[in-house]
Amino acid sequence: MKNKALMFATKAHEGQTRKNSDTPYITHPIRVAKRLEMESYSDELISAGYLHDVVEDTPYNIADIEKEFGTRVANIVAAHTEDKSKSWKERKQHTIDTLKSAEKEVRYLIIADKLDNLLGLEQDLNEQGDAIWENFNAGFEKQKWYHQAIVKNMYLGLEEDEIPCYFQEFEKAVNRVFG
Ligand SMILES: Nc1nc2c(ncn2[C@@H]2O[C@H](COP(=O)(O)OP(=O)(O)O)[C@@H](OP(=O)(O)OP(=O)(O)O)[C@H]2O)c(=O)[nH]1
Repeated sequence: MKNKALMFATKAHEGQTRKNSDTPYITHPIRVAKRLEMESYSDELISAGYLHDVVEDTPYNIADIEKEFGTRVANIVAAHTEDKSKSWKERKQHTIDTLKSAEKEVRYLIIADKLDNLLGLEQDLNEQGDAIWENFNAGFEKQKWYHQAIVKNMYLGLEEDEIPCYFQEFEKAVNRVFG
């Protein structure tokens, strides 16, 4: 299933690039999925890692994901898909609320996604400077609020042995970039 998810996402994101460079967009979902794979998480979660931006950023919808990959993968992707018709603040508050209440696997996906974006952002800030904030809908202060709220809520309800190492990696990156 994971390989099919990789192929589906690669085709869906074909021609798209990341904001701060002309790197193919698919490099981001691949890194997210690989991080989940390193933790030996389920094939469904790893597949959702590959597919997590397909509904937000390509013409496919959740029904397409369900048809190809089943209900479990579709539910994980749906839980981490923003409603683009809402304002930035509403969308980010929704992600924070999801973190507070969602099942473990959805949280694992959200933090793997946020960590990859933040490490990329940190590298781009170092190489290109503050001008890169202009590529995003929200600047430094709003992003600081959002990332710090994620850190505050991501551990809620998780036992010590349910927390992957990359949660701490995310917290450290938030402190470096926004602290
Ligand atoms: N750091 C970084 N982010 C980039 C880059 N290119 C694209 N992105 C995407 O930009 C999104 C955030 O910027 P905006 O376009 O302003 O979107 P927003 O309104 O949701 O904040 C992130 O999506 P997201 O909804 O927060 O996460 P995701 O689930 O879409 O990955 C991220 O995936 C890049 O070069 N660097």
